[in-house]
Amino acid sequence: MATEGIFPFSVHSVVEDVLRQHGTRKRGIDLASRKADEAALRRYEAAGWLQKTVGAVGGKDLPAEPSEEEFRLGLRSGIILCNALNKVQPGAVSKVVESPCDLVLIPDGAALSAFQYFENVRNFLVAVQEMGLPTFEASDLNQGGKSARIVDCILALKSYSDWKEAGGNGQWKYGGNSTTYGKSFLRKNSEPFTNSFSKNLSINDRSLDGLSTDQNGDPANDHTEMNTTRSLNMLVRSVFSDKKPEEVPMLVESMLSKVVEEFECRLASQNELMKTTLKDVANSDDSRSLLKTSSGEMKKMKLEDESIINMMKDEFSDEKSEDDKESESSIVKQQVLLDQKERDIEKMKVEDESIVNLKKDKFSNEKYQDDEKPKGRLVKQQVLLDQQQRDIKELRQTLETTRVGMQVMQVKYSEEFTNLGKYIHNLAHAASRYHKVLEENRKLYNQLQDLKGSIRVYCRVRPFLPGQNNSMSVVDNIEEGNITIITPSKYGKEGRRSFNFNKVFGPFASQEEVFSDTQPLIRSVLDGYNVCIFAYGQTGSGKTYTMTGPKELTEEGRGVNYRALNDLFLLSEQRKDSFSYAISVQMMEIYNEQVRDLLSTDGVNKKLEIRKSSQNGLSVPDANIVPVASTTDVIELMNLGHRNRAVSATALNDRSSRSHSCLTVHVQGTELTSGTTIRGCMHLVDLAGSERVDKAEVIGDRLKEAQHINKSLSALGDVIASLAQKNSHVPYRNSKLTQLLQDSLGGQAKTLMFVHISPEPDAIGETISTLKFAERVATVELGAARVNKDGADVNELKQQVAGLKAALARKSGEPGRHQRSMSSSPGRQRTKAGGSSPVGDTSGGHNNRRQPMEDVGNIELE
Ligand SMILES: Nc1ncnc2c1ncn2[C@@H]1O[C@H](COP(=O)(O)OP(=O)(O)OP(=O)(O)O)[C@@H](O)[C@H]1O
Repeated sequence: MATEGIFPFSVHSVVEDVLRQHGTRKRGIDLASRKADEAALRRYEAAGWLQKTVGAVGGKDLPAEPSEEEFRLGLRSGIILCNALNKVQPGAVSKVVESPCDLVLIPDGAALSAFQYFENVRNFLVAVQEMGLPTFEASDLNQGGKSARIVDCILALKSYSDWKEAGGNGQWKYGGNSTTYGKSFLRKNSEPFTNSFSKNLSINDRSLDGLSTDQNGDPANDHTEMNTTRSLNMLVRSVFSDKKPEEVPMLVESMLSKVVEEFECRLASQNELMKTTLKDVANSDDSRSLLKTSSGEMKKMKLEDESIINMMKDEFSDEKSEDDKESESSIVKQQVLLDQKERDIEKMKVEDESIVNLKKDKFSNEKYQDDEKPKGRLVKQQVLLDQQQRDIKELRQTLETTRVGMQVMQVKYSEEFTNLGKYIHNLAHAASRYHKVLEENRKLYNQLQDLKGSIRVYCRVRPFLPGQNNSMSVVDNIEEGNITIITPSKYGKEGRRSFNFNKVFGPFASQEEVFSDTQPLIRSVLDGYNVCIFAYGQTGSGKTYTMTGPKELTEEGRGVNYRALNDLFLLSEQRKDSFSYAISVQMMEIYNEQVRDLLSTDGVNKKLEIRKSSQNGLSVPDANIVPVASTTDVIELMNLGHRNRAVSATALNDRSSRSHSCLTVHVQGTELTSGTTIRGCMHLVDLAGSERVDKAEVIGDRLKEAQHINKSLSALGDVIASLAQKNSHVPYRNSKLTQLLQDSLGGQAKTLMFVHISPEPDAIGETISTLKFAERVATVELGAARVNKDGADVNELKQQVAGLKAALARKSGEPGRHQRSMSSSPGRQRTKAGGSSPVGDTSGGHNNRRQPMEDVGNIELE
């Protein structure tokens, strides 16, 4: 412990102060001259001894009688001193630095020398001090230093050397020349210049410094004390160094008395300061409480520590005994037990906590009761609590019931969902089947119509043309075979009128769509049926569009004519393994009640006659009939026909609207295995516009054209009406048109009429009359169509008939009169049909479609 903390002074400082004061006073004594002489003598003695000891070489830097400055300079390197000391006490300085080479890490010469001197001098001083000889300060070797102390040190060393040389026995008299000083310091033992001296001195000093010394004997403090003692020792020596021996006792007495006096004074003031400080501390409440708390805490901690130590001791002893007695399994058991104990403790803790909480609740209840004083309140609360618990129980039961109910419902719902899914699936399936059934129904209906021989009627609505105001259409609704037209009041009470047909195509129906419904009818030509498709409607309603296509013909826009022939080619190709088909076409027009050949290549537009085709199937035998094998052939022929029609149009202006055009396709098929031939004929007729003459308000040629058109169409209407009413007489001969179509309308043909209407409101009159006419046509029953088939038996009969006819002719003497020449059948080469076929009698009487002769159809007579 540092003494300065409690005592602001030390014995050392007291002695030091006294000595300094003493030094100041002694400066007043005038001993200067004597001192200088004595000092010089002593210096010479020291220098001489050094030279003698270290030798001439070693002491070359030191004159025999040096001045103070020379003396210091000579010894400054410390080399002479160290060497002299090593002579006296070998090994006292272990290493003497003789030259700068011994120090390699210092480049600067001055610094090197200084360091070198310092090392030597320091080592010398340490050694001398350890020997108990008087020392000096290293700074004494510098300029202005005290050479006297250096001289004292050397002479002491000399004295010791002398004593040692004398055998080292008995008393050693310090002070060099005994005659000079006459006072000796005696050592008690034989080795007076060992560490024991400094040790004794230190002990003495320590006893002197009793109050300030660390009682704990701290080595660090010992070291401090040793330094302090040494410096004090040196101070004392320096004070006494230049004193005569007889002066020393007096000085010591004086100095000690001063030291004691000073010490007592400082001790008294220090005690006073301590008292005051302690008093202040004792008066402070905070300090008192702090002290109390601290002491209490300390005690507590102490007790805790003690208990921990005891526990550890116990544990250790227990474990030790267990280790000795029990095996590892017992340790495991102990661990289990310990765990169990811990759990028990934890349980107890929880129980305690709950008990505490209960107590708290009880306390609060009691407090509440004490506060409120209604004793029955607690009972009420208990009742309420019981009720709530019952409610909770009920709720739980209800919840459980609901949960079970929900589960049952979920099962039910999932079942119902499954059933619903199945039901919807069935419904969807039924819906799809419904559409299929509808389609089948329609087909069946059409088949029924075919069996009845009814004329099929398809209605097609033309879309608004580019530039037309399409905001208002007369067509209200279209649904399968039904079309509803918005009519002005004069046409119907309701303002709407519906018409039923076999099929109705809306304005956006495509050419392909239209044809697909026509295809089965067309295909029946290859099976030997006669087919007639004619387009009816007012001008501009789309007849040509349906039958041929738009003016700018594209593949998609191709009409029924092209598609029909194409389909026949396709089908004949498919049947080529069993049938051989020959397809040829005629193209005619009926203009102003004249039949013209549109495939004429000679430019002669001669009038053609229409004959009843009961024998060779050709209604207009004089018209060019051209075999075709591909669509390209058909297109070429159609173009030719259009060109011929256009030539006429140049003169008559817009001829197409004022003539009926007819493309007749002849098909003859031979069954490869049986040789049976079948023959079919198809008329594809694009009628002239059906508008009325009065509306057209035309005159001249136009009037004539219109009149002829009206006549032919009226004739068509009459025939239709007659057929519809199943009259015995059908007026086919009233027009070229009805004559041409006689086989189709009154024979065993399958007939289809495309009735076209325009959507414009200003055409409503024509639209209504067109639809009425079409409705009438739809009611016509032609009877079941028949196949034009030439079987082997039929051929036989034909031959019999021919033979009978020939025999009849011979009998009557007019041979060949009734013989029918066989007209050339359609061939691969363009031919002119023979003109020998008479036009059948269509004036009446023979119009019964079921005439036996007609039943044989187009049987060729040999
Ligand atoms: N379904 C349709 N889709 C698109 N355009 C059509 C349709 N029907 C007719 N047209 C167009 O209407 C116009 C008249 O048609 P189209 O010439 O076929 O009538 P039309 O009844 O033959 O007349 P006309 O009696 O004078 O010969 C043409 O420009 C034609 O392209």
